[in-house]
Amino acid sequence: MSEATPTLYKGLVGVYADVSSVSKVMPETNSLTYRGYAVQDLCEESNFEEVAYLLWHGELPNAQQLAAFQAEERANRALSPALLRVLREIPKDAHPMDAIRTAVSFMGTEDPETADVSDAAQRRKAMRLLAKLPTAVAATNRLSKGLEPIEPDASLPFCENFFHLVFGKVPQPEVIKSFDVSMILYAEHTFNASTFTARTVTSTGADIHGAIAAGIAALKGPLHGGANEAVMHMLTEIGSPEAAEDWLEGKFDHKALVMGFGHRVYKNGDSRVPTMTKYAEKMAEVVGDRRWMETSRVLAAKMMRVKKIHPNLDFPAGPAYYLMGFDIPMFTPIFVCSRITGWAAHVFEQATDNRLIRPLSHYTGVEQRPVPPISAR
Ligand SMILES: CC(=O)SCCNC(=O)CCNC(=O)[C@H](O)C(C)(C)COP(=O)(O)OP(=O)(O)OC[C@H]1O[C@@H](n2cnc3c(N)ncnc32)[C@H](O)[C@@H]1OP(=O)(O)O
Ligand SMILES: O=C([O-])CC(=O)C(=O)O
Repeated sequence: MSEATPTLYKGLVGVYADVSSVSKVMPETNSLTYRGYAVQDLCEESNFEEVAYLLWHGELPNAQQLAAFQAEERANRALSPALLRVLREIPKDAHPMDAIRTAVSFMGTEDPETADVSDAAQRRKAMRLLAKLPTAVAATNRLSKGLEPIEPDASLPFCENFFHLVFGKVPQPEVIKSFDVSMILYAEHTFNASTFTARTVTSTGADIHGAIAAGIAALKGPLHGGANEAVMHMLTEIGSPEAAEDWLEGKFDHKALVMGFGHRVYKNGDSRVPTMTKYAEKMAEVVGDRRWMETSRVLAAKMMRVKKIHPNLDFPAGPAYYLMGFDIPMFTPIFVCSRITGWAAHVFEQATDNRLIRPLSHYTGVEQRPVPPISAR
């Protein structure tokens, strides 16, 4: 006798799984706050390092607190020789997200406080991850192209150091500002799939390296963070604004997903898109190439007209990173370098008021039956 089907929440749509004081998504007004501050205000008035501090401590830092935070981050950027050897062994054609996930697992084995899941130790480990992830992402990218990794430069702020690690030079301030804005916008977004994954791992009492490695695994998927790469592959495949409408018609004919559009929570527009689009436009001006933003504009207009579906943050972030000169497989790893801040804030919060995350499933398989002997199978 099969049981009646209980109310199911497939994809956990509309389910409140816990309380959180880290950020708030307000789909009714297309807005987002981090610890009470509107994200677009943080983009204009603050920077990624301040936002990282805000997410982890609940308040924006004063000058002294910021200096101490920056000093700790800058002191922890170097990778161990053993980790560099691991990165050299990873096949050159492996996806960088797999390399970064591996790097985080390895960092866990090396970390002096791996097994200590006290709040203070978890926070120190989060800082080491924040500091080392850009070094690992840049090293992975350079090694995949047969180039030697570059040593971090402790005299440079977080975003400038990232460009130094990837390209060996720091670009003009407009480029740094656009990158910094993308890092703020990508930092945190309530119970998205990767953050919920990190919280689930934390709920078992496991350490932060495990939670972050799992978060990276979840972020890689094209329905989540992987979409920023997919957007740029789509734009390069389309090639020009003139080709965009026909290309999209073809997708509609096949009922295919169009990457960078749609969102589980925002149904009337992603709060972060206007700000990211503004800074992607600035990148198009700096580089003097309007092709990708024009193609994006045609796609977004037709998606709205025909499907009534809005773009999400990955839509403008993809071309912005391309115009900054990053290789497409680096886009989601860059997202990791930002989202480590939100993931860690949720790890701290989950551990502080923990209950094991363990939902139920409604069984629809075969009824209970005897195990036949192997001769009878
Ligand atoms: C930073 C981030 O992670 S943002 C998200 C990045 N992901 C992407 O850009 C991938 C493309 N988008 C998608 O796959 C989806 O919109 C998701 C996964 C983000 C959200 O999924 P859901 O909340 O389950 O989608 P939702 O219920 O709103 O879908 C409603 C309808 O719109 C369609 N739809 C949603 N997004 C898209 C899209 N990008 N292209 C075409 N159709 C779409 C769905 O297929 C569905 O159609 P149906 O009713 O005929 O079945
Ligand atoms: O909230 C989500 O589901 C996905 C998203 O936009 C994010 O993680 O930034």
